[in-house]
Amino acid sequence: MAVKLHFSKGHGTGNDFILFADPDGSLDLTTDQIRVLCDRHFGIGADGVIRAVRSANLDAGAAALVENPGAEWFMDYYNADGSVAEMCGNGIRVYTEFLTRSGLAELAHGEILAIGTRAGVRDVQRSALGYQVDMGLWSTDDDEPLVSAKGLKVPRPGLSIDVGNPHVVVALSDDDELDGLDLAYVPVIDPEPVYGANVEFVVPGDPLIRDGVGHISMRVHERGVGETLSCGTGTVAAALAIRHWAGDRAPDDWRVSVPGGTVAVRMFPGEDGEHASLSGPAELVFDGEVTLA
Ligand SMILES: N[C@@H](CCC[C@H](N)C(=O)O)C(=O)O
Repeated sequence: MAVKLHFSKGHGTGNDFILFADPDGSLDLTTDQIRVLCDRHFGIGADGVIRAVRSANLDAGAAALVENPGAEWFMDYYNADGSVAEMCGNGIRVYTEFLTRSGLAELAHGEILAIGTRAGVRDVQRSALGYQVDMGLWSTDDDEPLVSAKGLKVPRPGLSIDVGNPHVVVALSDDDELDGLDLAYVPVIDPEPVYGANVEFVVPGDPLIRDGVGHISMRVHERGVGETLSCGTGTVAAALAIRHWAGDRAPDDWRVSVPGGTVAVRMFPGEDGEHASLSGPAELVFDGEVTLA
C-alpha cells in the first residue's frame, strides 16, 4: 500500500536527514523505502532517516533500550542504506529542533530534553552553537586495526572507539594527505569489525592547542552511507583519539573542523565515568510530502 509521508529535511554541519513524526509507532518503513528516500538522484537525498516515535509505542526490541522512562521520544535512526544505527550525534540535534519546532516537545534554555536512542538515553540542551548533547560514556579498544584507503600510500593503524556506535580513528600527517583521500571507495579495516565501523581520518591542528582548546581537521567515511560532510559521533571519537595520542597535557576542550563546518567537543566527569559532550548547529531547511510505493 502506498504511504504518504510528511517530512522535514534538516542538517547539522551538512550531515543531512529526512525526519518524520510517527508518534504512535504505526509507520514501519522498509529498507527499500529508506534507500529510495535517501537516494540523491531518485529520491529526496539524505545521509539518514529519523523517525520520531514515542518511546511508549516502540516495539519490544527497541523499548528495551529506553531505560529512562523520562525519555518520552525515541530517535529511530536509519543510515542511507537502510541499516539501523545506535546513535547519531548530528542527527540528535536536528531531531531536537524537529521535535520542538513541530510542537511535539518543549525545551527552554537551561532545561534538558532526554531522548531515547539505541545507544541509551541522551540529554540535550540548548547551547550557544545550537544544541549540546551529553554523548554519555565511551570506550576504546587496545587492539589497533590497520586501515587502508584509496589515496593512502600504506595502511595506517587506527584507534577503535565506541561512543554508542563504532568508530576507527586514523591519524594522518597533514592536510595534503587528508585532501588526497578518495573516500568514494570504502576504507578497508583489518581485522574487519563484526558490525562495521565509521572511519575518521584526522589531522591534528598546527599548533594542536590554541588558548587551551585543541584543534582537529577531519574527514569521515560513514558506515551505511559513504563520505559525509560531517559525523557528530565521529568528531567525538576524533577528539578522544587525539587526546589519547597527545598524552597528559592534552586539553578536554576541542574544536573539530569537518567539510560541513565546525563542532565543539568537551570531555567531563560524570557520575558513572568520563562523558563527552557535543555542541553544534541544527537546521531545518524545508518540509514536504512524498508518496512511497
Ligand atoms: N552521522 C552520524 C552517525 C550516523 C550513524 C553511523 N553512520 C553509524 O552507522 O554508526 C553522526 O552524526 O554521529
